[in-house]
Amino acid sequence: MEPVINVQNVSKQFKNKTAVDEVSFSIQKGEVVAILGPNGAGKTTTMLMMLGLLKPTQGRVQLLNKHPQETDVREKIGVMLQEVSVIDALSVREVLELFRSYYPNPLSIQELVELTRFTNDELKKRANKLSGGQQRRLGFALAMAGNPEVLFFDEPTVGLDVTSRKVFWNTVEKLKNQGKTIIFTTHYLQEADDIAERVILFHHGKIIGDGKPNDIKAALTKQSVSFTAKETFSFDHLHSLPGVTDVYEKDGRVYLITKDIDLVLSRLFSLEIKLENIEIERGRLEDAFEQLTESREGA
Ligand SMILES: Nc1ncnc2c1ncn2[C@@H]1O[C@H](COP(=O)(O)OP(=O)(O)OP(=O)(O)O)[C@@H](O)[C@H]1O
Repeated sequence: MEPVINVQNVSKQFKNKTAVDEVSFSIQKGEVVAILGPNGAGKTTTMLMMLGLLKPTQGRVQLLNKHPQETDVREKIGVMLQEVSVIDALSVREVLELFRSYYPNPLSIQELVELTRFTNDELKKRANKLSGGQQRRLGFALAMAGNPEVLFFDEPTVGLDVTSRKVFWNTVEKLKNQGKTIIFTTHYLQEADDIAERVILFHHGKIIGDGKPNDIKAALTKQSVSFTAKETFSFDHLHSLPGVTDVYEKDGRVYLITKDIDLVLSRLFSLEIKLENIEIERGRLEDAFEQLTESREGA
């Protein structure tokens, strides 16, 4: 099966800044993918290149097997970027009508209103008089106007309150069940975890993880088994245990760092060491993610 999106060895250089650094991935039809990463990781730049709105300095992007800017590709995609700029003098209804007219098989106004829950009063409002939350909903309606196969949302819930976020993601869930391909950027770990079946993790313009949310979480978090031992023993034994990535001693406890607690425990017990006060610590995902963010800021 042909992928819906194919990003091959793509980089983007802004003057001296490498915003995106040799990334490659492909996305299949029906996938819901979160592009996750701290601020400045290169998420938006990557999305703009997927859409053909920014030209890669290097590499190639294909959307629906073609150049992203081809008309028949554009007719099949819906885009919600961080800033919506629409014609301010028009009412919400008029903007919706205008956008619908750009597409061969648009959704009806009725369908768009159902998706976005615009009231009659809101439909009459001029676009420049909308609140932040209403503007987001308008942005979403415009992304949906052409009944797209592939949806791109750049940080779709920034500035939304908790209830509006829930409503938005419930709607996305329905679109997912209709088989739409959905790609969204976020720096909310929880959103990526809740909504996406695949997470592509960006850091410093590179992809540092690509997989199911649980696998990404496991890769981000450090887990440890620690214990005290009465007898002296060789650390070499512990270093060579399968699954152990680091061994150290702190305050009289021996710590084994691993990504596979079960494996390490079973091997530990088979060693001839008398272990006491065994403790297992599973790193907190939020902490690990925060560390990523901090290391970015400190860079
Ligand atoms: N037009 C531009 N000119 C110069 N530098 C840019 C430009 N666009 C982005 N950058 C830089 O490229 C890097 C990646 O930016 P990008 O907006 O893609 O990150 P991001 O992961 O989407 O972050 P955010 O969540 O803050 O939008 C940042 O360091 C940013 O300052």
